[in-house]
Amino acid sequence: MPYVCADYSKYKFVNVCWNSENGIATVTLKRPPVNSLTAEFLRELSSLLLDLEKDETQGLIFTSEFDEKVFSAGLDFKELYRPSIDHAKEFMSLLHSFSFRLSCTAYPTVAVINGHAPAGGCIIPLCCEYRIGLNNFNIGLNELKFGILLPDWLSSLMIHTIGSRNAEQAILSGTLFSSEHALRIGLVDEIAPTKEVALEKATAFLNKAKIVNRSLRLDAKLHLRRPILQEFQKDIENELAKNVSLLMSDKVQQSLDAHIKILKEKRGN
Ligand SMILES: CCCCC/C=C\CCC/C=C/CC(=O)SCCNC(=O)CCNC(=O)[C@H](O)C(C)(C)COP(=O)(O)OP(=O)(O)OC[C@H]1O[C@@H](n2cnc3c(N)ncnc32)[C@H](O)[C@@H]1OP(=O)(O)O
Repeated sequence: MPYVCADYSKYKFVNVCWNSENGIATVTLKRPPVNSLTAEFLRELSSLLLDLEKDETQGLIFTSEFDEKVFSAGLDFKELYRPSIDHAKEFMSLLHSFSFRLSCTAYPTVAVINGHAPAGGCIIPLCCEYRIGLNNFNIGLNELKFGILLPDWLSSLMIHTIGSRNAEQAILSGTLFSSEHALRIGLVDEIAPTKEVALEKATAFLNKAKIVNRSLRLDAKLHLRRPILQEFQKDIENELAKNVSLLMSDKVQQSLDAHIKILKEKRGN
């Protein structure tokens, strides 16, 4: 039976609950207020995946501390507004490497989406093998509405999950789907009434994976995900440079500025 070596208490933005009986790690995202992705958060998440790999984790469940509110609000608007060029490069590289690593873990992965998951907030669920949603949340890749062209690896994850036709319509219209609609198009695999039920369903999915030989399962996973993994590995330097220049462009910066103002007004700040 696997046992824990890593010190998971060192992590600031996640709580790791490691079940030594079944080797399943439940990782609760807890970066207040909305689990938006910053460079520091992504660095932590990447390091966590390595620790879980070393501890021979048998399965990983992601969920959010901010139950029935937000799973993740996506990339952190505030950090990406007028960043230095070095920070923009570092951020894009961290986003790419974390998403790649999560897409090809040796252990099975599930996202319990217990709140909204717009834009970059949809990345963790899409990289996972299975998605369980709660009711009353929105999920989708609505980046085009921000003037952001999706990186090929992200479109590819969406295509892998919901098929080309649905992905084309979803991405081109920048749709955020309700949980019921997400279930209909396969963006989530199941809906659960509560987080507890969702976690039980997630454990059931991970237990099913155990009946398959681990290394054979990994070979099959990498084979089935080859089109996505190829997109991640294709011309990385050029792709990252493209994303950095998109982020630094006036159009995207103005869009971030506008969204920060909208959020401020909403709070009456
Ligand atoms: C920009 C990249 C260019 C290059 C791209 C290349 C590759 C990347 C591909 C992937 C790209 C992804 C783009 C994104 O992810 S951009 C982010 C998109 N996210 C959103 O539009 C969500 C915005 N937020 C909301 O809609 C809501 O906040 C909510 C998540 C539904 C939660 O609503 P609610 O519970 O009512 O909370 P508030 O709205 O009051 O917010 C509380 C608090 O949180 C702050 N906040 C919200 N979202 C973000 C965010 N994304 N980044 C940073 N901070 C955020 C909000 O300002 C409030 O803060 P204060 O308490 O300080 O007022």
